[in-house]
Amino acid sequence: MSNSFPAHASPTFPSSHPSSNAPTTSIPAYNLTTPAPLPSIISPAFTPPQTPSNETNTIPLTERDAPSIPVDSSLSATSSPALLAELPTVVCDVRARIPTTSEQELWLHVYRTSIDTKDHLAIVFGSHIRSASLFTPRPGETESDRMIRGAYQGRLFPGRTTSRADSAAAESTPDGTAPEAPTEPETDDADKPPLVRIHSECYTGETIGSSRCDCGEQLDEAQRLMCLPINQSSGGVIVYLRQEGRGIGLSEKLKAYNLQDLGLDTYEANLMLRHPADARSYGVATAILMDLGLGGERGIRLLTNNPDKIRAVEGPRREVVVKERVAMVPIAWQTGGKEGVRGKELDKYLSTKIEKFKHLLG
Ligand SMILES: Nc1nc2c(ncn2[C@@H]2O[C@H](COP(=O)(O)OP(=O)(O)OP(=O)(O)O)[C@@H](O)[C@H]2O)c(=O)[nH]1
Repeated sequence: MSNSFPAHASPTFPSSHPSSNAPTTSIPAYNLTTPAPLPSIISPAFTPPQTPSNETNTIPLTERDAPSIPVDSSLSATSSPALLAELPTVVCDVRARIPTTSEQELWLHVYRTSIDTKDHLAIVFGSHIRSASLFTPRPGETESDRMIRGAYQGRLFPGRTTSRADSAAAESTPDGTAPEAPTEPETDDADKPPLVRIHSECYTGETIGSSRCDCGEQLDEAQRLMCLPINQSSGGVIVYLRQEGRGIGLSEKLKAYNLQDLGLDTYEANLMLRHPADARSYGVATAILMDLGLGGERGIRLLTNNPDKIRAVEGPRREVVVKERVAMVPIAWQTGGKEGVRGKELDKYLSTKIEKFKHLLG
């Protein structure tokens, strides 16, 4: 496998740590009601590596699997997030095969939902993970319609006329060669729960290399982990939800950034703008995972540091079961600052996530 994953969040490092210039969290200019400050768990400026990997871990970063922690949210003593009473309806509109620079193909699925007009995405690794709603026949559609919207088995090739694999195998390509056989999943370790990332849209972190957050790095890292040979038999899914800015949208997030430059943290800035600190919901993600056949007791391994997300993704009746949590440790922490996103804004963002959003980084 090649190591050439797209570096959405460019790894630029300051020449020295700005520890003495760390922004203060006091906000005397605003009359804002915030929770009493919690004792700092990490310094906003000096974040120690969570994994002393540069001394003991000889596996190259690009080949490393992430450690996972068993989860049983039914035993959790923490307060549960508010969940929708019913899951929204989701339908996979279309999917297509995407060859990637990592040499592993993925299948991009576009979903429509009953609760909004946005295109939510499922990025699927592994040909055995199938959308039930995509393959359900639609009134009046032809075989050509089914192939164009991606509801076919096996592989498309020039001249193919049927969506069904058995019929397609009997056909030949125009140059006389047989069509490629559908890729079958490997059976080893097939009971291992699929790896899942529920990712919320972040234009700034994913597309223009912002170092205010680690969202781009997390998206790249989720894709890298799902392409690892050790995770290929179980397959993987990144559900990409269009809830930019923790659900407040890009314009409001940019206002929040300006407030952060004025001295607030990411939590306080949302409240100042009269938004919840986190305005997201995860019912769409739960419904998409069920549509992809990932509901039920086999469970999933969820890539997250956010404890609320674990229970929220499981749905109101635990339609999806999170068996393990796989931590997303910032790459800069794993490499002692040699790789990954770095910057004083990111340090403050991560410390606020730990102190106020109770994220478990590590
Ligand atoms: N409102 C607001 N949203 C932000 C800010 N920085 C990043 N985001 C958004 O936060 C979302 C990502 O949430 P995070 O809190 O980083 O992570 P998470 O999804 O809760 O948890 P993980 O699963 O551990 O990554 C994306 O939608 C980003 O656009 C910010 O300063 N303000």
